[in-house]
Amino acid sequence: MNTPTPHLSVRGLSAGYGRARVLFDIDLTIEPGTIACVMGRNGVGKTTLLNTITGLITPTTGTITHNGTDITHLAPHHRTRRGIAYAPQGHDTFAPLTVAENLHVTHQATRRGGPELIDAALARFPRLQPLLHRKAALLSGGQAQQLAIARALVTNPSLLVLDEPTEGIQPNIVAEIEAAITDTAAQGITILLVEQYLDVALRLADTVTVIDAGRIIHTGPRTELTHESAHALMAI
Ligand SMILES: Nc1ncnc2c1ncn2[C@@H]1O[C@H](COP(=O)(O)OP(=O)(O)OP(=O)(O)O)[C@@H](O)[C@H]1O
Repeated sequence: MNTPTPHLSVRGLSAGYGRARVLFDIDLTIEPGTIACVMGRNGVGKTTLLNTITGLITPTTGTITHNGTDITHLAPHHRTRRGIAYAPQGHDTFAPLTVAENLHVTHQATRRGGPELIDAALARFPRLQPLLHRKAALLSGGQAQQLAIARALVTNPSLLVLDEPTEGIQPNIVAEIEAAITDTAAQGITILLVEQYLDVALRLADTVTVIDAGRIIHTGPRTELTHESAHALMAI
C-alpha cells in the first residue's frame, strides 16, 4: 500500500544565525489539512523554524519537502507561489496602506486566483469590512493581526504558517482568530501554527510538537496530551 505524501516534511534540519546554532536535527511531518502546533518557551527556536520553512533563513543541514518536492533552497517568493503563506509574529502589514490596499497588493503580487480570494478573506474576518479604507498603521493590534492573516489567505495558500497569531490580542478577537483558523483548516488548508497559549494550542491542534533549546522534546497527536502533561512539557 502506498503511504500518502505528507504536506510538509522536515528532516534533520539545523539552522541558526552566523555561528550561533539555534535548531538541531529537527524532524517534523505535517499531514494535509491538519493543524500542527509548535510550542515551547521563549527563545527556544520556534520562529527560527518557521523562518527556515518559509525560506527566510537557509538551513545549515537538512531538507524541507513540500508536497513531495524538495524546497530546501527555494526563495521565499517561490515558496509563496507554491502555496506556502506566512503571517509572521507581530502582525506584519504594509502600515502606510489601507486595509483594502494591503489585500489587493498581496493578491496582485501572488496571483494564485481571482478577486474572489479577497472576498473570501474578508468573509473570514468581517471586522475588517468596515475598515477597508483605514490605513493599517491605525488598526488596533487585533485588527492588524486579522489583516495579517487575511493577507496570507488572499495568496490562496495550501499551507498557512502562523507565528503567535493570538499574542497580545484581546480575548474576543482571539476567539475570532481561532474560529478563522478552524474554518480555514476545515477547507482543507494545512496549518502550521506557533502558539504560546496552551489552552488555544490544545483547542486547535491535531498534532503538537514541543521544542526546547532548539530540539524537539515531544511530538505526537493532540489526543496523547492532557492539559497537565502539556504544561509539564512546556516547563522542562
Ligand atoms: N536575527 C537574529 N540574530 C541572532 N540571533 C537571533 C536572531 N533571531 C533570533 N535569535 C536568537 O535565536 C534564538 C531563538 O529565537 P527564536 O525567535 O527562534 O525563538 P522563539 O522560540 O520563537 O522565541 P519567542 O517565543 O520569544 O518568539 C534566541 O536565542 C534568539 O535570541
